[in-house]
Amino acid sequence: MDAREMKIKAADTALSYVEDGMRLGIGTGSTAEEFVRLLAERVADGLSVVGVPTSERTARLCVELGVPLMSLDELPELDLTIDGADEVDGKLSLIKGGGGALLREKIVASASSRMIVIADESKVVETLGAFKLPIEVNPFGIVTTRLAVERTAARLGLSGAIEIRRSGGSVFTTDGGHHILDASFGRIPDAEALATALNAIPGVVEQGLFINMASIAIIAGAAGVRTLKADS
Ligand SMILES: O=C[C@H](O)[C@H](O)[C@H](O)COP(=O)(O)O
Repeated sequence: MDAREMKIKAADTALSYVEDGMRLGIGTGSTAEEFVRLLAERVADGLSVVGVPTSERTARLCVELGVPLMSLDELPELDLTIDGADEVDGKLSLIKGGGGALLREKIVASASSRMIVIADESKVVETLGAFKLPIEVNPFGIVTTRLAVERTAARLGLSGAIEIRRSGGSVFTTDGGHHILDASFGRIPDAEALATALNAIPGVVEQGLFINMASIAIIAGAAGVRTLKADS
């Protein structure tokens, strides 16, 4: 099984958690897009769901494939969100935001009774932090905010390069009009403490640590699909 086949497998397994009439949060990224493609086939066959997309990119794909959408303001409480991740640990703490959608993803996941993560085996880690931690920041005072992130991390014993994300020759801008700092802290032993400390910095809009949000992770690997539960 190649990487794409694993993503499709995980997405297909997640589809079995989707019930008729559900209000669905729909994630962002290559794995979430496989889920959208499979969901669209089920919708074409008569499944009735309404989705709330976590990015403009996901919204465009849903519209193209005929998945009905509403905004989060129209549908402020959701039954289930299905989304990918950049890293997943054994407690189902996540790093997300590799695609820059972390703020909307976190708002949508928080509005949902349940969040299911879909990923291939390469995303599973013992301790979060090999993937650069995305931190969404307000463009105003970004250099000051970067310094504050550096000092805050240092107080927690963390260090490493903190880069302003660029894309196509210019600074990357999120759907919300913010920028992203990618922090190479390495191993993050206390993700909760780091999340709390980063959220207290005025220029930080949100950070990519998703703690106690996912209840299930569906992980596809060469040997098949396994399901991790938050309480196991
Ligand atoms: O901002 C993007 C999201 O958090 C994605 O869910 C995450 O980056 C995983 O994406 P992919 O499935 O493409 O690896």
